[in-house]
Amino acid sequence: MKRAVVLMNMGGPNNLNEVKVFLKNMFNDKYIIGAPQPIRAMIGSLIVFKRLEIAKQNYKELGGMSPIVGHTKRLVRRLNKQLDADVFYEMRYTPPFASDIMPKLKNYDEIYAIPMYPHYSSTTTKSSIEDFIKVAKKYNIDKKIKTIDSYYDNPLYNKVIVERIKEALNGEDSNDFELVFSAHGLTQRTINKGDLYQKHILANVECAKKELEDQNISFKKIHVAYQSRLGPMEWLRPYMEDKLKEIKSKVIIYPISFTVDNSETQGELVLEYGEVAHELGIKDYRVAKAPNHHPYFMDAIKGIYESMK
Ligand SMILES: C=CC1=C(C)c2cc3[nH]c(cc4nc(cc5[nH]c(cc1n2)c(C)c5CCC(=O)O)C(CCC(=O)O)=C4C)c(C)c3C=C
Ligand SMILES: [Fe+2]
Ligand SMILES: [Fe+2]
Repeated sequence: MKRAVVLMNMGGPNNLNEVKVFLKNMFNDKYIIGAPQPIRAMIGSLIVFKRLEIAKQNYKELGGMSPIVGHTKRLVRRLNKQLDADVFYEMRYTPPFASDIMPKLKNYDEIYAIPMYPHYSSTTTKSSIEDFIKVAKKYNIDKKIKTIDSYYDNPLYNKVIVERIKEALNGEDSNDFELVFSAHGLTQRTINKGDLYQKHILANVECAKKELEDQNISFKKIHVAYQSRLGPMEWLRPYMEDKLKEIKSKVIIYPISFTVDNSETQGELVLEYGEVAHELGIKDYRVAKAPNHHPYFMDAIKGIYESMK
């Protein structure tokens, strides 16, 4: 039995020329912009036009590329040594796309497609899975695919969250800190249509809090906030910029939407909100790492894969 595991994520520009590709593909996704064609294409082009230079500048500050691909490659390399399957990755908006890896997957009996999103959202999980299956159909291998919708309650995944928070504490007393779980935002409109994302984020926070309690780690206060708001619509609240104004002490930010570090963690949380925190007089502002290739996270993926068999 030949098995393949495919990690699915959003992607991110591998160089400055790919910023446009990334934004164009994202804003042409019907799960990101709900309007039918050709209105979607028009709205998409307008957003790309307005966003491109700002986004390029943000990626320039990260060395001209997103960290997402490097972290994903490293995770895949290590998982390949640990699983009884060959491990691949594919991205929704930047290469390698599903179509780039599908010829290789033809030779496998079972394909386990695991989203790098622990929480289900139509804008991420559904979009990735649907695209992957659509491309697989062209190769007549869609029936070999097994998928999973969410795993925010996986115990090992929640243990990594606590490990990353402990790393950020660096041996200091957690009682001197406030902790903010920062989730990538979503429009309130998407939530109103029944998207499970916010429910899953809040349930994930409860699992992580339970793990903190079990390890006797307590904070002055624990918060949830949403980052990455874009455009004029109402997004999930509280917004990160408002939350930071409430912070009275040293603070640790945990990027809860993500399993690998990316431009939203290294750019937006570390650099942009780091500057906001500085201006607000927050003396100690720390961003915890995402799970990346932490051994517990690799064990979590292994367990998720085994449970899908
Ligand atoms: C309408 C816009 C967006 C929705 C809805 C959205 C949902 C969403 N996104 C992630 C994860 C990531 N998003 C990233 C970047 C990013 N996201 C948007 C817009 C929406 N996201 C934009 C325009 C960008 C590009 C950066 C920018 O211009 O600000 C990334 C980072 C990719 C990288 O380059 O490293 C991730 C990861 C989730 C989890 C989510 C909904 C649940
Ligand atoms: Fe996003
Ligand atoms: Fe952002």
